[in-house]
Amino acid sequence: MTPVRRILLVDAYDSFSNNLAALIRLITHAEVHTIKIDTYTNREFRAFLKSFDAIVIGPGPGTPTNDEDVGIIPQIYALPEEEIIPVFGVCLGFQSLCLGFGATISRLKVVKHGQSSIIRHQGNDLFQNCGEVDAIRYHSLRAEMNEEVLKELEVLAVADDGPEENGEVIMAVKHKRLPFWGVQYHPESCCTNLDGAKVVANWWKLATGWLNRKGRVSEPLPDGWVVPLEKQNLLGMPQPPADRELSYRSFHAPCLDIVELCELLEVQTQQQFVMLDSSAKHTGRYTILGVFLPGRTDTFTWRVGDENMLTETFGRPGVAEEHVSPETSPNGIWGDLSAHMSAFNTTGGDEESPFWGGFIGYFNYEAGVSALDVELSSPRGDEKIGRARVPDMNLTFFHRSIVVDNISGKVWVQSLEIRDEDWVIEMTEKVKLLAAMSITPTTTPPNEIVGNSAVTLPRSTASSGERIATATAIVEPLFPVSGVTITQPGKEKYMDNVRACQRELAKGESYELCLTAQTTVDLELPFTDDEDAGWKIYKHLRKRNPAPFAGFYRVANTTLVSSSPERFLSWDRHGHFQLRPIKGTVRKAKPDGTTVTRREAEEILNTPKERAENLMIVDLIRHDLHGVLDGQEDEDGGVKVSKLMGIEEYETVFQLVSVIEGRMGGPYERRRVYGDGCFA
Ligand SMILES: C=C(O[C@@H]1C=C(C(=O)O)C=C[C@H]1O)C(=O)O
Ligand SMILES: NC(=O)CC[C@H](N)C(=O)O
Repeated sequence: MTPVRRILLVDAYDSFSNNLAALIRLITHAEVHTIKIDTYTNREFRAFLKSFDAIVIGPGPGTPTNDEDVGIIPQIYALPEEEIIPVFGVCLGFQSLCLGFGATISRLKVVKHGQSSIIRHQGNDLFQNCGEVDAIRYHSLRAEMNEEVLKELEVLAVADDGPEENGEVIMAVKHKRLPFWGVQYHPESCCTNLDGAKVVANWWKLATGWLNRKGRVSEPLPDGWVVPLEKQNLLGMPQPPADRELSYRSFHAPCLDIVELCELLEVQTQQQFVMLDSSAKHTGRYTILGVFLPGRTDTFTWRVGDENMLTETFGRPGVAEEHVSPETSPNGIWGDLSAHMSAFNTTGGDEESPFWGGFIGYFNYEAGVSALDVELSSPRGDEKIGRARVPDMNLTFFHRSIVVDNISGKVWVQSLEIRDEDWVIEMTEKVKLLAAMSITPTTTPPNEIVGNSAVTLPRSTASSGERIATATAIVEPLFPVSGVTITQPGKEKYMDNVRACQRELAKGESYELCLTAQTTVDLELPFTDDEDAGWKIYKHLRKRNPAPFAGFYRVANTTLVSSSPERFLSWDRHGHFQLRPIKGTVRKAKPDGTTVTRREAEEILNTPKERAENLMIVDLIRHDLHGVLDGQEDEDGGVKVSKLMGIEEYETVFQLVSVIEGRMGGPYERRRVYGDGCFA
């Protein structure tokens, strides 16, 4: 019986290493165990190496000449002969191999991140039976070899960047005597072609051939070793049995107007109001409204670094503090929030409804970064302007909710609350009555909805230009223009930041940096005192820029108005997930008042720079999802790029959009919690 082979992936804290692990599993059917470059000392590493058959050294930021960037890697290429096992180095792993045998590492004149190249090879060794290799490169550095080095290392492939850029760049090598191979490009990128990925299969054939000739058989894993597949999987967490039945009514109301529905729920007077809104019949579909229940609806607020999470109950004065220090909450706020949700496992809802009740709110960028143990720069944003810092997390848990399907016109009135049937019935009648008074259909019949690729704008026969003219026509200003102060980022400071980013990219410290800056709009009194201000702004925005992933959140003295064309993540109770990253934006309105045509937008967006930015995010998202799946991909790998760089038209912009989706495979029970993780 063929022994189960074990491969050790040494990860240099890269953004694509989980994709590499998934590719290796798919091709070799070996167990793949990932460690970081600094998880173990050299002695510890050599002690358990006997349990493995081969090593893959992954890509990573930094340079192989900096010990901190490579950790244990140089020791792998310098193992005593009797401890050596086959090694495959990718990008930084490849550069470390070259450096280890005397090559020099230098900067590319023109960096290559997210760019494809034709790789010239001889069809031998790693490239046995390979046709044309069209591969994605993510590197700022290169390996160069003199005659002395070429006595030990054989060049297997190069890329010709041309004399005006980098000239001929080495893309693959093998050691002439030891079982070491490496490639500079990324075989695991979704845009490297099959022949480019085939080098992994060829490497594995060469490596197992070497193992068989040596008669090498790996030992069992050491006691206490954590097998990656047994790691606590985010989605596999045991859920307590559902202990409540959802109470709901559903009906069709094709004329229901969302703005009117919000005003029925007293958005103008209610101090608190929460809605996730799809105000355009694009990729979004549902509008989800949380309905506050006095004495029951809790809002959880937290700022990075605080040891307490604050809880405010609607209709009750005062704020409770919930300690979330590492002692009381080993998983920090994330564990507490998960525990709160698990207490509401629910069955009996309509499977068509995407949300049965639960948390609605936001985490900002800093809240996400804090989970990565990365030091945040402070003071940030508002603090720099001397304002109270907006919470980094605001989440409200809704027992009562109303969901509207903006395409079919179906409406659900729902409650997780026990014995809340009377409210469900009463609210259903109110919404039906409201819909009955509206005569203008607000839904888009399914047959007008074209597949995601050719997105249908809201029901309008006007041309794009006419729609823009309407949307941007000088309408009655929302507030006296004199009362507005707009503070934009300083140009020089911003350009300094751009140059700093370019320096980091040139050093090989990062593949892609998304530089954002804050623009503040200050409204002078009395406008900002008007409770209704946020709602007026949202209605105005909704009319001028209908967007599939919009939102209005006014809770705990924070108002968030959103009108986004971009879906970060949707995930349903059957484990299906979808992300729709955007990188590539073309504003439709031109300075001269005309509008950009689709053809012009395509010319701008189908350029190496725009496509590279989009590809890097697609590969990054694949990496993140493979990390969650952690080898529990179902038979087809669990993560698919169902659309790569499609151009979608929205009200005021053209966007370059990719779609990554799939299903969580493995021992994944259907989460019958309260609905989906719907993240706009
Ligand atoms: C991060 C932002 O924009 C991101 C970058 C985009 C682009 O490069 O076209 C588009 C949407 C966002 O993913 C932002 O607007 O703050
Ligand atoms: N993807 C990588 O491993 C990059 C290696 C190195 N940081 C470079 O930029 O060349």
